[in-house]
Amino acid sequence: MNELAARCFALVPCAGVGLRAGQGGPKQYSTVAGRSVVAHTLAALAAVPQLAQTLVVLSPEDTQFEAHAPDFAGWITRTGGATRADSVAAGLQALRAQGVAEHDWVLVHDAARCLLQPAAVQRLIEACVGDAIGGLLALPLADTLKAAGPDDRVNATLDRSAKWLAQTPQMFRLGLLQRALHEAAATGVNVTDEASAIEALGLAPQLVPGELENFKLTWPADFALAERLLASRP
Ligand SMILES: Nc1ccn([C@@H]2O[C@H](COP(=O)(O)OP(=O)(O)OP(=O)(O)O)[C@@H](O)[C@H]2O)c(=O)n1
Ligand SMILES: C[C@](O)(CO)[C@H](O)COP(=O)(O)O
Repeated sequence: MNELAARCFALVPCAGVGLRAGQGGPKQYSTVAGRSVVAHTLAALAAVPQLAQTLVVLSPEDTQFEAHAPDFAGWITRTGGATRADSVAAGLQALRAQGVAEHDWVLVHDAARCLLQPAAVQRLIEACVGDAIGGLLALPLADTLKAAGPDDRVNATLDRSAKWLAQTPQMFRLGLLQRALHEAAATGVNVTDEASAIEALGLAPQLVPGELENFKLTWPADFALAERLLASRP
């Protein structure tokens, strides 16, 4: 395969409802440090010169995106599904319809990870472009790991060595990722990220060190933390 001919595209699943965040609406449209969560995310991706284009996957009912990301000039599809994996699969279909090739790279990045730094994306691209499979940003576990039993009492302390927390972007070739998500859906394997679908094919994605700040806004308190971190950036 001619590696030079493979381009990189970003795919941003943005069709979630943000149940755990308690924002009274989809968390990607909450305002943090002066603009919406998704606008921060898209600005970070726009600052990565290796990305040929970004596709945002919205819910079919979404009427808010354009107002909350007025500067976005990339591709949009309103074909998001009931789960994140469904939304990503729909986005891959839309990329194909735009002429993105089987061997092109797709970097899937959560709309809700608005503290992404362009340099981290570039590190991922540099690590994966020569790789046969692809990979993801992730962080080695820093804390002791507990398994909970009933009533949130500790059942066991688990071995944390060689355990990483998966972040996004997660970078794979369009054709391979489409096949992996299709297989997972067909066999009923629950995949919470792209790498799990690739792993279910028996392949081993590369773990590329990410950044603590690239956390996913999930809980109510995450918004104040994101606000402070974004406000402190130059
Ligand atoms: N059906 C879905 C579910 C999630 N996402 C996107 O996937 C990313 C990560 O998902 P998560 O943090 O779980 O977001 P929500 O599903 O919105 O949150 P919750 O699970 O708390 O409802 C988010 O950018 C979200 O918009 C999506 O595109 N389609
Ligand atoms: C893809 C992901 O961000 C990796 O950590 C995460 O799994 C998505 O969040 P969800 O809560 O599992 O939908």
